[in-house]
Amino acid sequence: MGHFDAFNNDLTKKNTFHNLNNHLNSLEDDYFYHLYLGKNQNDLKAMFGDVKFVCMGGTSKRMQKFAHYMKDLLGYRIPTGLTLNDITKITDRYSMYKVGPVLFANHGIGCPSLSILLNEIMKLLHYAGCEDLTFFRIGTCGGIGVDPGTVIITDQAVDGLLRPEYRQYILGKEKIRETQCDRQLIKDLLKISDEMQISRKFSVVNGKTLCAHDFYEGQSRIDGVFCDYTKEEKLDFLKQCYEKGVVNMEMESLCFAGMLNYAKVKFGIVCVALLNRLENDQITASHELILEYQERPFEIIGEYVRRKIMNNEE
Ligand SMILES: O=P(O)(O)O[C@@H]1C[C@H](O)[C@@H](CO)O1
Ligand SMILES: O=c1cc[nH]c(=O)[nH]1
Repeated sequence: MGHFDAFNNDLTKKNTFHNLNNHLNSLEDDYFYHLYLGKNQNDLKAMFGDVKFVCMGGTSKRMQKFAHYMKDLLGYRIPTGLTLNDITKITDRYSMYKVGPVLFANHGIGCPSLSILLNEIMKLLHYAGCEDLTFFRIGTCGGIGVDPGTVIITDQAVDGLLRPEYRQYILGKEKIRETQCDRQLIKDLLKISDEMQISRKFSVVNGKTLCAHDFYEGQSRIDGVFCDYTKEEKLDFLKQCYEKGVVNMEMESLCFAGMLNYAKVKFGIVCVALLNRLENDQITASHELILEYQERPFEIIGEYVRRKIMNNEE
């Protein structure tokens, strides 16, 4: 009997996540410290049992904005005077919103912060008995060879050595998890962009995403506190990346792809470029323009989610 089967006594039940931790079965309680929610403290099935889509991105304001966008797109009403509830407002680590079957949460910056959120949300959704989940990361990034404002759908996340591998060090050993994104989902998102004639407003491209563990040296910037390479060496590396199909850099795609692939869950990563790294290191676009850029992925992912929900209701 495999690891996964051993966890589930009811083998007829569809499983949410593969490779789930066997030990969860024998925990009397499971408290998600960073969310202030828990298996025995909350009725997770009532709160989250209908979730089908999980949307994540760095900042809480972006996720709140996307939740409102989806509420309007799906035609859901909330009573006058009330606003969407931040389910995890008691903690200031993460914010979480829910609109029908769509859950929104901000993951902060970098793989460690994202990994904590994914651990706790995935366990929560498992206890809630959710099925057929799709996860999205809706982020910002530095584009490579693309105009600022371009929306980039990740094909595959790569590390700083351009390897499509998410590395975890567990009990003194290296574990590698693969980082290819769902090919059908990428096709679906590109098709939706075409059908919506998004290119009249902004470009949408797909390619590899370099996931760095910092914003400065890790992303070949020359404006960090340290830099022992020349501007020419920086450009040389960025051009090499571009030639190998890397079109953007950010800081979470490896963990997002690595963990969700391991759990065999469908996921997509869609980020907007705030600048073209072949031209600049500093982000100088106005605050208003950055806010407008950040909402561009909403249109594509929003429409994907809307169609899935509508098809299911028919
Ligand atoms: O989703 P966000 O906009 O946080 O993604 C990128 C990668 C880092 O988290 C952050 C760096 O500015 O932006
Ligand atoms: O250049 C950028 C812009 C946003 N986020 C990043 O990680 N890098």
